Amino acid sequence: MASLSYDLTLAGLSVGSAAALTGIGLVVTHRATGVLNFAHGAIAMVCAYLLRQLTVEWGWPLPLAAALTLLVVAPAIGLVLERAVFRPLAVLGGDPAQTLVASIGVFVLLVGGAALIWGQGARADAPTLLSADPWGQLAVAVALALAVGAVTRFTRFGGQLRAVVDDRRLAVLAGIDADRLAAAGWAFGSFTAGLTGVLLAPYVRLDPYGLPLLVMEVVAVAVAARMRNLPVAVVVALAVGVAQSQLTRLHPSGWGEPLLQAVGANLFVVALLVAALVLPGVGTGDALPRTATARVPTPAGAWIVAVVLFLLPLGLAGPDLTTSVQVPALGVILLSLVVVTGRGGQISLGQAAYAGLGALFTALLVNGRFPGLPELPALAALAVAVLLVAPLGLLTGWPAISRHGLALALATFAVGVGVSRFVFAQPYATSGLTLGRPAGLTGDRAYYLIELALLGGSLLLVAALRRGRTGRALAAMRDHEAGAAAAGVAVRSLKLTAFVVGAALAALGGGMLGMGLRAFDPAAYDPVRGLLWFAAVVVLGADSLLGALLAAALLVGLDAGTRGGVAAAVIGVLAILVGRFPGGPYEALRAATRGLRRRPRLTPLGARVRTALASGAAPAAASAAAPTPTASSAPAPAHGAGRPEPRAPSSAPPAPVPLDEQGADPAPSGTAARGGTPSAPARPPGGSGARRRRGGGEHVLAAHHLWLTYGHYTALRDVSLVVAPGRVAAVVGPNGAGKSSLFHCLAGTVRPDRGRVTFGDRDLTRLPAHARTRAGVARTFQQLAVFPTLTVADNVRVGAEQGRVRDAAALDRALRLFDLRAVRDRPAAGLPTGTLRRVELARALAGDPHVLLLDEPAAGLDTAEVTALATVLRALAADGTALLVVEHDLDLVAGLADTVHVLTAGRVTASGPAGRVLRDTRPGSGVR
Ligand SMILES: Nc1ncnc2c1ncn2[C@@H]1O[C@H](COP(=O)(O)OP(=O)(O)OP(=O)(O)O)[C@@H](O)[C@H]1O
Repeated sequence: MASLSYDLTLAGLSVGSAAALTGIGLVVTHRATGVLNFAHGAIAMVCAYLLRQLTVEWGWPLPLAAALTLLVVAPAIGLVLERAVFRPLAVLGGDPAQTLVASIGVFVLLVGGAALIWGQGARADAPTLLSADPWGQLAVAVALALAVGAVTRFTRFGGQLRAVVDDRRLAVLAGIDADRLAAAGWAFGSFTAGLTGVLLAPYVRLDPYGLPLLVMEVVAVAVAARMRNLPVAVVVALAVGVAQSQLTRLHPSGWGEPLLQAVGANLFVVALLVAALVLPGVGTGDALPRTATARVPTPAGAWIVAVVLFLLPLGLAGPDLTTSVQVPALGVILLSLVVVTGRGGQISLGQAAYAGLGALFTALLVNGRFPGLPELPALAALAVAVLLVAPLGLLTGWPAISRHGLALALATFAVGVGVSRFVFAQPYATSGLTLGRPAGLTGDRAYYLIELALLGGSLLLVAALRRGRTGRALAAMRDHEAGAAAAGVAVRSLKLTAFVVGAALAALGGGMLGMGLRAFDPAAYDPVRGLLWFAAVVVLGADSLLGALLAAALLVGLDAGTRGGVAAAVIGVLAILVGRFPGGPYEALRAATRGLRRRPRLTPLGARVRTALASGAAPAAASAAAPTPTASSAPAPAHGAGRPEPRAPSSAPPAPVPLDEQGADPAPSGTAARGGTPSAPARPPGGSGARRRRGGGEHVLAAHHLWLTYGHYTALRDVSLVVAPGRVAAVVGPNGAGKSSLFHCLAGTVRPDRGRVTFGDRDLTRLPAHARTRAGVARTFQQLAVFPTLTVADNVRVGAEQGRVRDAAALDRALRLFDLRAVRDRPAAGLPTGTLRRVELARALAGDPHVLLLDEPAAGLDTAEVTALATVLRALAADGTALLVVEHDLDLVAGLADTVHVLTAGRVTASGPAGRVLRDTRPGSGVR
């Protein structure tokens, strides 16, 4: 027994050493470049194939072949990847999502290339570089870890590496050549990948799909090491390797045996699931590269062409028709990615799992083997399978609530691999399963017609989803999650909905694919396919129905018409290239045609609102009546991305008013009280002239004794304040005083440690941000939080649809009030900052809030715009809205606020009428 245990330990150490090598490579590459290299396993596979080619096919001596493979080719692959793929992306800004898609592209390209060159079958004759006895491999892994540790700690190179890891920008400013370090990191990472591949190949199946996946399963080791700590990576790798090996000694009886066998054979997958789903996420960043979700201009007639192309196979026969049967099924699967990834902005590398489950459940139901359910006819089985798989979408939907970018990619990949290994690869679940087509429709042509109907239905469903309220909310969430929540979108449940709908569609497509193949084939739903599908949808326009159809046709057509692997190689190249065009290929196309369209000329908001108020007319009416351009208008603004609008001369600055006059005014706010044109009555934003909402106590927002700490630092100490209807309260204070922290507590993005936030007699303290918006407390952001891919009108519409009340007229009212009608159909991306601030305000107001929280609303605005903003805010307050402004611009505060609260080091040190507080506070207060 002891000797068995010893032998198993040795075997475990052998596996663990290979895993440790992978962990070392992934950690080093990540530390040097910030990239989690999804292609690591594919590089391992290519090197293993190359060594086999040199020795087995061409008869080279093993040492020479190994030296060439490991010391020349493997590092060269890394250098080429760094130079050709990842450095250009870093130059363009190093968007983590972009590099993720590119590394998946490299993975898919290498897998496809290997399948093309060496075929798709497994090879069992890979040469053995080191004997099965683990000591050699263990020595190599430990020596490499020690060497890397020594280099990092004791050499100048290592010091530079640490500097780059700490802060790449500062390191570059200090003269460090970050590119050289990145190149070294890539070369070393590829070398370890190659080493892993050639060491593993003789003991596992060497095939283009299997080996890369096997290597990537051990990514858990690097995640457990937080992508930094080499000793942890090595120890975890060895421990999991040995534990996996020892598990084979246990033989429980009954149902536990197959389960234990599955766990024993896949302990690294279990570790991956734990690392990706339980440990805090590594790396965040954007949901998806902007290029992936750029609005795709659909060429006229494209749909007609698509319909004709999809009808063409009806005229085919034989193998061509049999192959074509796969296209609609794959199209439905890819539509699931349009919902989850393209529209919802959630990276999902695990859709293959849902497709496979759809096929598996359909097969089990058709064969009467699904526990507790009767045998069903094919189409009924498919429908029930879709219903059963849909809730399983929560497997990836739940992690998505708190994960973004790389962390979400890993979590969804882990679920995909887990389902593949623990369900699809288990004989007890899948052995002997056939999957017939619906009775009477077994011929390819008849079945293809059924598929077309299902595809058509799915297209209509997704189109309706995208066009409607949910589709806009999904796009808003994709573009700016916090902004969406502030507009009232219930982000958590929306993410779950997206994954559930995605799982249902994938299951439908998977079931259709299974019926098309007339069997449940686990290989058709391999996790590598999940990566390929994801890359295909992203490169062909993630948020495009036609893109999904095109991707399906391309994937099936290329692989059928040519040698297997071409489709993967083509998609891989496209995925690598997709990040190379700033703004994406579609954006480039739009930019090229932009000059052809007439630019609407904008009239500064200030001029219109001032005219409106001076004449006593509602701004809306004035806006409609004002000639364009007005006498005071600036020339048509330049439309550079995010640039402030050119400064326009302020035609009628409000007369300065003595501060003590303001402070002495206890009355509800109104223009006259604060130095606006005394004769100008403020009008409600809706332009109705009669919609006054003078507040009652039920609309008072109050903070009661708020305390907030970050670790050991106390940011808020016993802060209380009241924001009353019809009044403007301002919070001022020096940098770091706690203004933003207070704002976050009121808006619901941070929960205070102690104290309460109430709205009337309702306690909001535990309410999330979107629920506060729906309760009537809306906010804007210091950093713009608009939705760039949506039009201006849709940005505002999201607020109108999700806010406190749903009012069909609110959209037009808000657009009119903020003078946005001329740009209503323009995408927000590329509009000037001043316009976007108005868009954000319009969005907040479209939900008809009682309270408006404004975080530095004047940031990025020119003088005229600030004046105009103040005028609008006064009008809102006069209409009964309660306003709270956190603002650095004390002139704006002086001209706007009724009450000022001064925060100093987390405490309210002064509070009262604006005039008095500002007069007492200003000189040498440090507030500015
Ligand atoms: N997430 C956080 N973790 C740790 N400390 C934080 C965090 N957020 C803020 N702080 C600290 O809390 C204090 C208050 O920060 P806060 O951003 O609320 O101040 P502020 O008045 O808004 O400053 P500014 O005017 O510069 O925006 C600061 O010392 C800040 O460094």
